[in-house]
This record gives sequence, C-alpha cells and structure tokens, in this order.
Amino acid sequence: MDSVKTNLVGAFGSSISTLSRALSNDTRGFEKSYRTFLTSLVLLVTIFTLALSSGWIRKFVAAMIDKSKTAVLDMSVKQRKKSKEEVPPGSLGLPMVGDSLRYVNAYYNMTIKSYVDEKIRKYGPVFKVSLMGSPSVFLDAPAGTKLVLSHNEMKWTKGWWPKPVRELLGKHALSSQYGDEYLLHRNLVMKNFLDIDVVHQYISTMEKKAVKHIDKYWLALEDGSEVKAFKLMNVFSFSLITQLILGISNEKDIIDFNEVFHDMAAGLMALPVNLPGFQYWRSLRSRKLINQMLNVHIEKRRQDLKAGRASPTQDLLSVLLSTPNSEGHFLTSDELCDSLLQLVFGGHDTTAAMLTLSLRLIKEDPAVYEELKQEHATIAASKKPGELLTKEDLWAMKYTWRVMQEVMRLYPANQVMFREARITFEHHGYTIPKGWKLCFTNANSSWDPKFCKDPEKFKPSRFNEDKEKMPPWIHFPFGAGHRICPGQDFARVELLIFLHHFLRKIDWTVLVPNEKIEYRLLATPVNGTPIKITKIRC
Ligand code: HEM
Repeated sequence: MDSVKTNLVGAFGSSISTLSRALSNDTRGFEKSYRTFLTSLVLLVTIFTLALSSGWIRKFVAAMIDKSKTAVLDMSVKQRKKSKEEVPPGSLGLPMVGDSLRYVNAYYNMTIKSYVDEKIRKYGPVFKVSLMGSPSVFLDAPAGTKLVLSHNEMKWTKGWWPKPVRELLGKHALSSQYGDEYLLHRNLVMKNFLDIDVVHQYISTMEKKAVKHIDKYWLALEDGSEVKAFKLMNVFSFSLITQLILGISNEKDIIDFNEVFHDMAAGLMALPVNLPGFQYWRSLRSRKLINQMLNVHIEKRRQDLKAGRASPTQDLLSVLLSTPNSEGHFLTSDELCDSLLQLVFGGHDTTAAMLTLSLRLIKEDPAVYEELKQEHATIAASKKPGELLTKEDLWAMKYTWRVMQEVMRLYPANQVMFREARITFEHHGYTIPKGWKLCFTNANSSWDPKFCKDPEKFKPSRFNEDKEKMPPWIHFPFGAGHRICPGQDFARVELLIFLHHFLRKIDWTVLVPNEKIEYRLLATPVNGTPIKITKIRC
C-alpha cells in the first residue's frame, strides 16, 4: 500500500511542483513561471480537444469499459469453472459415523445394489459418502474404474481397507503396504509362490490333497447323508493352504489353527471397538495368539533349516526364510507373520466360498450340471488309471472355468473394493481430493443390466467365447491394476482340480435352495449350505 502511495505521489508530484513554482512569489521568475504555466495549460486543453474530436478519448473510455466488462465475464467463467471443480455430489452425513452403518448393513446383507442405485438416482453416477470416518467416492463403471485402476497405482492411489482389516491383518500384510515396500514384498511372494509357473508345480500336491479329502470326508459317508458343504470346503482349502505355506499337516494343529484363525477373521467386519465383550476385542486377542503360534513355528523352522532338518523349498515359509527380496532383505519374524497370515486368509475362505456357492448354483440348472459332467468325463477318459492331471488338462476345463466366473460374478469376493487417492484428480469435471477413498462396486458394473443382460441369472454361457462380451472394466473378479489378486492362478488351479474329482465322485441335492448369503467380509452362506449326497459309482 505504501509503495502505491509513493508512486501516486511521484506521478502527480512533478506537475504540482510546476504549478506551485509558477505561483511562487519569486518576482524574478514570476513572469517566466506564469508564461510556462499558461503554455502548459493551453497545451493540455489543445491535446484534450484534439483527442476528443478524433474520438481517441471515446475509444480509450470504450476500451476501459470493454476491459472491465471482460474482467467481469472472466470472473463469472472462473466462478463457473470453480463450480465444476467441486467434489462429487452426495452427503457426508454425520461426523465420523457418516453413512457407515447403512453401508455396512447393505454390504453384510448383500443389498449393496439397492444402496448404490438409490444414491445414483439421487446424485448421479459419481457420488460421495462418508464411510468409516473417511470421505469416499463411488466411481462409475467402466470410466471411473478404468481411470483409476489402469493408472500407475504407485503415483495415483494406494490400497486401502477399513481399520479392522488393516489392524487384524497387520501393517506388513500386502494389502496394508504401498510404494516400494509393497512392490518388493509382492515381487518376493509372486516369484516364490504365486506366479503361474510356480503354481503349476503344485498341481500334483493339490490333486493328491483333493482326492484324499474327498475320500476321507465325503466318500466315507453313507448315501443320503446330509453335510454342511461350506464347513467341508473350508476344511479342504484351509488344510491345503496351511500345508503349502506353513508346512502344517498335523490334523490337530490344523483344527486348532483354523479355530483361532476364524475367531480373528470374525472381527474383520466388526465395529472397531477394542473393549471386552466386543467381537473386535476378541479378534485382536486371537490375532495375538496367532502371532505367538506363528512365531514359535517360524523359530523352530529357522533352527530346522540351520540343522538341515528342513528343506529350503518345502513350503513358502522355508523359501522366505532362505530367500531375500531383490534388495537383499530377509523378512523379519513380524513381517513373516503378517505376510503369511494374509496369504492364509486370502487363500482359503475365498476358494471355500466359491466351491460351496458353485454346488448351489450348478444344481439350479440341470443343463449346466450335465455339461460340466461331460467336460470332466472327457478329460478323465483321456487319462490312464492313476495318471495325474496336467496343466493342459486344466486349460481344457473351459466350461468349468466359465461356471466359476459366473459364480464369482454373482458372489464376488468383495462387493466393494477400495483405493485411497494419493493425488487430487479430476473425473467427469469433479475434483476428487487427495486422501479420499475411491470405491468400485459390482452394483454399477457386472450386476447392472446396462452391461450384463439378466444380471441376476446364473448363466455361465455369458462367458462363452462366441458370446457378446461384457465391456472391459465390468467384470474383474480378482480385482485389477497393480493390486490384482496375486493368488488368481493358485485359485483357478485349486478350484478346477477339486471340482474335477468332486463331480466325478459325488452327486448332491441342495437342501436350502434360497439360502441367505451374508458378507462377513467374504460371502458366507448362513446355513453352511446343507446338501444331501449320493456317491457316484463309475
Ligand atoms: C476364488 C478365489 C479368490 C478370489 C475371488 C480373490 C479375489 C481377490 C480380490 C478381488 C482382491 C482385491 C484386488 C484389488 O484390490 O484389486 C484380492 C486380493 C488379494 N488376494 Fe485374492 N482372491 C482369491 C484367492 C486368493 C488366493 C488363493 C490367494 C493366495 C494364495 C489370494 C491372495 C490375495 C492377496 C494377498 C490379496 C491382496 C493383494 C494386494 O493388496 O496386493 N487370493 N483377491
């Protein structure tokens, strides 16, 4: 402000001093000054008159008015632009609670489609809500999904899960990490356990395990026996993953671990209240117990490896204790606990749920059941007695994989997937601020009739090669982008092998056809899917 004042004083100062000098009582200079003053005055008046007559002043004034008009217009454009830069419409609701209760209820009861549809009707395809204390945006499909998941996650986003998931799975779990730490960890696990070539090496182990399990838990039963399919599928998938990851094969140890593990997992969707009496509190205690158990197991394995009593390749634990990441770092015991536990979690409840749900859905359509049986009869007929399955046999199970794709479309592992924005970005003219959570859901993609005809129907044929395909970024049961499920090949091999033997040996009747499915993080049939079985005599 002072400098503005000084400039103004400077500009006017010289003419004022001229006038004041002219009006001074200096008699010697009076006449001279008076003449100068008169000359200046005449000059100014002349210039002004000339300027007026030539329209220069008018032009100048018009230009000034024009300029101010443009400035006003510019301002209003800026205002309009600014309104476009607004965050998406919606309501963040009450502080902290936001829409969490409604969302969790919808997720749990699998009514997330109605929840999302209602918001879309009210606010449009991209809307904001507040979930678990975080402002969150539901993105549209396929544009929003593609925009975020096809970009470099390392720059744009990071993985995000609600607090109970982060706390219970631990800060060293893949899903909790990001940046370089995440990449190093993920590469280590992929290279040594989940890459397709490594997974193919387990085909025979998985097959032997599946045959043994079916013999022991299913074929030992009388025809007409009733079983809870979910429980038995869980026994299979849990014992497979704990054997391959931790080398645990003793049945009692597996049962104990499974019990405490599921008590921990029950807290993944619980209210994060760490007070006695709350599930979250119980789950945190179970997590501590698991850490103790795993630490004892890890320490024993370290000693066994040193003493040559264990092989460095016998399971993932041995491999990770003997192999550093690409920067030469060996995972510490804490890192190993979180890493291995997440793989046990991701690697068994998902496949157990998909196998159970497939039993229920396959029997909804006799044509599907027949086509499946035919596919496996053809593969079995091509094998010599006792010959094990090969990766080529698995690739030949095309129809079975379509059935599983459809099961995963109807009952995805996650109805909603999350990321966190690491930068502020724009989508459909809205600003999505850094730190906000980004949500992708089946509700506006593979459950939407716009992209998938009769989405509520079980139709594996929609994945036939000759059928019109769903647009890209609509069906991605294993997620997408950097965080795509690292266990997708493992899951495919496990599901196909198990179904091959099951379909050849067991027939079944579903006892509760419309059994409710709850999402206790993952799909959970509330009655455990009771079925009546009959053994197939080949
Ligand atoms: C049918 C079975 C399975 C389904 C449907 C499934 C689905 C998914 C989905 C949707 C995600 C989130 C991806 C994303 O955010 O983009 C995920 C993540 C993950 N899955 Fe799976 N999964 C299955 C089996 C497995 C198996 C067998 C394993 C391990 C042996 C596994 C380990 C993981 C891990 C560690 C993550 C976190 C990855 C990360 O954050 O980078 N999953 N899975």
